[in-house]
Amino acid sequence: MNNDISEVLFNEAQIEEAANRLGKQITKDYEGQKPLVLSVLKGAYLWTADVIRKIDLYVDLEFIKISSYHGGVSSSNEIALVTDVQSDVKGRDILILEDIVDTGQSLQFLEDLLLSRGANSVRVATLLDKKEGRKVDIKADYVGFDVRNEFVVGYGLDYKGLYRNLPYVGILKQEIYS
Ligand SMILES: O=P(O)(O)OC[C@H]1O[C@H](OP(=O)(O)OP(=O)(O)O)[C@H](O)[C@@H]1O
Ligand SMILES: Nc1nc2[nH]cnc2c(=O)[nH]1
Repeated sequence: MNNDISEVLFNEAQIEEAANRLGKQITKDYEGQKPLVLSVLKGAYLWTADVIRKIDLYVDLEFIKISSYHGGVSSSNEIALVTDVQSDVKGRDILILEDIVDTGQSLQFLEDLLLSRGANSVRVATLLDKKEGRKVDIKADYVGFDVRNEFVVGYGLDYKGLYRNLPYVGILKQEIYS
């Protein structure tokens, strides 16, 4: 599996440093609050495990699963809710954990959903921010790394369901796609 990678963009040590950095900042910013950490499956499972242990606060943890459908002639994706949260988000301060913000459509969908349900605040902490990929005007509050406009895999991020278990983020060799 490691053989399929042409370039490592962020290694384990760099990702650990990012989890530490964001965890500290989140701990400061949410002082005195009890945020609801919302992990977006599947991609954010490793990032969630690493970041949440760097947050020195009482937090609730919830998971949500959404899917994006890349349909027809339109270049935009339709997002659907696959597995919902188990608790009421009304009045809660929600910290979404994402592995990547790319077009921003997943994040927009989640923010709209949570605010429509009465969340008090919604912020996002993402490992990767692919700003050049944006199709909607939305910004991440906490960013591990900016990433260039290429398809990345590893550390939760998949290609055809594989590579999520790589401990780093990298680029696949061109031949894998052919
Ligand atoms: O900004 P966007 O263009 O919307 O892309 C970001 C989303 O894409 C990935 O999820 P994906 O839909 O691949 O599902 P997965 O997490 O189950 O792999 C990632 O985990 C984000 O949730
Ligand atoms: N694996 C993977 N999933 C994504 N979802 C949105 N952008 C990406 C990406 O670059 N890689």
